[in-house]
Amino acid sequence: MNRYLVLWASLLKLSWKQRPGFLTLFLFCQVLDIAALAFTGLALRDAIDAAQRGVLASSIIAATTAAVCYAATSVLRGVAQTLRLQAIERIGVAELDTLIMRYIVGVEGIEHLERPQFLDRITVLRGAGWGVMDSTWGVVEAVLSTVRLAVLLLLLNTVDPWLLTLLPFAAVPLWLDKRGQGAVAKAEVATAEAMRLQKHLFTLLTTAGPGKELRITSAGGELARRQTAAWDEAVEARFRAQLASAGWKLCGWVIFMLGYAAALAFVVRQALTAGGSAGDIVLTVTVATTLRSAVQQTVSRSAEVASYKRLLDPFLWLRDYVAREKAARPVTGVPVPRRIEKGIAFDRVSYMYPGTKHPAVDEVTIDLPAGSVVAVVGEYGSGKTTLVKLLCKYYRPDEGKITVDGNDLTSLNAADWWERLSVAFQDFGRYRTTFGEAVGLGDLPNKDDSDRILAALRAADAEHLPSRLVNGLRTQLGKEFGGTDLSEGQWQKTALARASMREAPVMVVLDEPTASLDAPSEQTVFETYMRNARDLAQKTGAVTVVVSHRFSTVAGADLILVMRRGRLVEHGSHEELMALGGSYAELYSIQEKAYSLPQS
Ligand SMILES: Nc1ncnc2c1ncn2[C@@H]1O[C@H](COP(=O)(O)OP(=O)(O)OP(=O)(O)O)[C@@H](O)[C@H]1O
Repeated sequence: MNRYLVLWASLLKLSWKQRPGFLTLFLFCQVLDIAALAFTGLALRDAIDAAQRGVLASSIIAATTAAVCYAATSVLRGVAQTLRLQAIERIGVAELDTLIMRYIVGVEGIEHLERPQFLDRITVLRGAGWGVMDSTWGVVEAVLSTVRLAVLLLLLNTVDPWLLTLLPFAAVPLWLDKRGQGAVAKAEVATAEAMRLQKHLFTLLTTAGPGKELRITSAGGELARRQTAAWDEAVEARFRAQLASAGWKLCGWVIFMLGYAAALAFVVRQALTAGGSAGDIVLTVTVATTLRSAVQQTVSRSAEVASYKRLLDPFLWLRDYVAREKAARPVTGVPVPRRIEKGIAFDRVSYMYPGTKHPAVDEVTIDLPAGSVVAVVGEYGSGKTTLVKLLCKYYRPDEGKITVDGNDLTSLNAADWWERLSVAFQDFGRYRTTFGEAVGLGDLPNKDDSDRILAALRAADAEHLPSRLVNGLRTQLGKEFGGTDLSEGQWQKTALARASMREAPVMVVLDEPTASLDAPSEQTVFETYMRNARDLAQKTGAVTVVVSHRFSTVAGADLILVMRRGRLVEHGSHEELMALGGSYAELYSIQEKAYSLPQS
């Protein structure tokens, strides 16, 4: 509970900082509303009693006060609601959603984007800023509703103290509702994976790319069946929890209504037999009627706040996770070199993905000399991508270390290191920006420099691409935004060009950079990158790492690493490996026969 209170206090402080006027006016309206509510009941009693005594002037003044106060309550509530919604909209969406996104992208590692149990929480948190901020203002409203309730009970106390026994009856629905909401929140977390699966399958079934394949394989029906099953599983579990929650709610209300009815009967009897006035009856009926909506508001607001646990828990988890990650990876003062003098070295490096049984990279020891072009080859799942992800500092080795000119990579500032890299991964981003930006984003400070963009496009053998697009570099990409869609190869070239934007990286990573390209394009791209690599070697001593399945691509590399089941089984130049006659030579010969590669 404490951590929720601390969170709400900090978010209230943020609200105060961002919109002090909104918060002040909101509180002012709410307090005035409570006062107006009390005065309405009291003034009504006075009006009736004065009329009964025959004091017309007092009766009219009291009746007018009651009418004004009553009208004021509805105006004040309307203003308070508008202020609340505006503040939540502006602070929740503008500040908190941005903060959540910063948390997600600011972590050095990428495990939180890959592990299912983390993904469940990240999924819940997408666009959750509104809800998190609403919970904070909801707490304020719940407190004010409780004060309103207390004021109403005090008014009843002026009629008869026995009426205060209504309070425990009002508390029962609160408690039972909380119980029900807890069950709903639990069911949502438990079914998040099924929900994610059904969304994923739905996207697969309704997008053009996989759709083409599904027509041929006829797997659409099976996937649709799985999607329905996942949907049914999630909805069924959530429905059951909601049903249970509604049951608890109903029990709570029945108990309250019994107390309410008994209290009303008691007051009417007192008023008729124990010398009570007609004003007392009117006050009691008025307050008791309002009491019902006040209890309902307190219960529903508190329940709403309790239901936000489903957002607050992942939010607090993410915040703690980011803090833990930052503490575990302190920003140290070791500067990232602008030029690599000796090279990058792996020293008995091992890494195992959490939840798996075998290391993806197993005791790899190798020197990647400064200025060299290094190719990583091997069968599917042999650890090539993991090796380059370790180089990119997305993961930390479980054992061993990677050094850059003798400095442990873990001690280098991650943001500085990333600023000196150029990378193109096989699962590259397809940015729905303008075409120029989709390339320019590879070097943020120069994202609008068209000369640089055109040079990057040349490096990716894509200089003709802008002329084929309706608006050249200014062409909007993505059909869903009224723009143009690119072919798979064009998207890949765009990603390659993006990776060529930086002019002085110290490491270039190309993970399967040409998988979607035709053979001549692949050849041209690779030749260009080899030339670039030589230029960069002169300029920054950059190490260029190319991951590829195609041996024709890598034969010209200075150093070839052959991976198998996470282990580095062979390394050397093409000639050395061919002379060795090991698995590289065997695989090369197979591809040579298949594609008629040039003789070594
Ligand atoms: N995020 C992940 N979580 C768990 N295991 C993973 C993850 N990514 C990869 N692996 C596993 O680690 C091993 C190495 O995967 P990696 O992607 O590095 O291989 P690869 O040689 O690049 O494969 P490919 O040629 O298919 O791209 C594989 O067994 C794979 O299943």
